[in-house]
Amino acid sequence: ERSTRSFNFGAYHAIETIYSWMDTLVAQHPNLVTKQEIGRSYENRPMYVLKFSTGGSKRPAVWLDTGIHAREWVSQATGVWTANKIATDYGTDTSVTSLLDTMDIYMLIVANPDGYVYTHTNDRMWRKTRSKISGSVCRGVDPNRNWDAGFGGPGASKNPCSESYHGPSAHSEIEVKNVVNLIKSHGNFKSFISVHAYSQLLMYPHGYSCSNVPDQPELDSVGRAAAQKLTSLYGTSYKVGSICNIIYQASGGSIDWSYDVGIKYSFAFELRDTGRYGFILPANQIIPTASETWLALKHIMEYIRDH
Ligand SMILES: O=C(NO)N[C@@H](Cc1ccccc1)C(=O)O
Ligand SMILES: [Zn+2]
Repeated sequence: ERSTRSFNFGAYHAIETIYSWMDTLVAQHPNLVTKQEIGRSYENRPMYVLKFSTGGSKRPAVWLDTGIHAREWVSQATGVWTANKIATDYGTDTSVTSLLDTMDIYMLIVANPDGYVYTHTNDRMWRKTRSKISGSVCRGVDPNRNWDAGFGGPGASKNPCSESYHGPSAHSEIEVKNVVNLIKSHGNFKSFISVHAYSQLLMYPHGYSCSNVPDQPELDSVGRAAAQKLTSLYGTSYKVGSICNIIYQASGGSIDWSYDVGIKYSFAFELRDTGRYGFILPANQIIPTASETWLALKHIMEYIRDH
């Protein structure tokens, strides 16, 4: 069976390659990693979550999703690298070991499978899901406008042909519904982190309103400290702030929903770069991007462990 050691983490891969790599990771770390199908996509592709756990039941958990927007390829690639990093560092890195002795980590690496396949086969710049919309020739809903958080408000489009179309109703997209169901049935998530590209930002709620959330001071200070750890590796500069204040108003976003259902440590990353390559980030930047991002993710998880 293909060892994970021969896997090229510095390349962008097709969904089939990522999915078979998941099986080798599980096979290599049977006491740490399990693969769960949380449901299927619109086009009936499995949605796999990798669960990292050393025992217990319903331990405090961290959620990490990558690839909700299909074209943001460095996001899914960072998810693959990060999953491997966690698995290989457990038992050797004292901090990772202590994290996993107290909490579980759930990773959804290909959060938008149909869209991801479409960016390989038809349109590299596809962002949305691939659902058919009744009454329109256009396809797909922006999965980051479809959550039940300020749904349909300013910062999303009601035009099915728009890149930020919110969909016919909140959680209309099965890819969103599958995650909502898992989070609600688990009930003990402390953190919800969604990884996008590009712009080099570390953001917290809300997107649907520019008013400060109650936990804004704490989220801002954790965010700034995490971004500093990221910058310390290669000097990559990040801005920190709420979605609405740092980029634009955006309604129906995933981390607004997670925050509003009580998951305080909700963050969104916008990975490299700042526009030179944009969504078409050269593959030679995957490992540096994932490596620097890991320092921020680790900081957030360590903060949660200690508070
Ligand atoms: O798509 C991107 N970047 O990838 N921009 C995100 C910004 C964002 C992030 C999180 C929540 C709301 C909005 C978007 O969905 O518009
Ligand atoms: Zn995005």
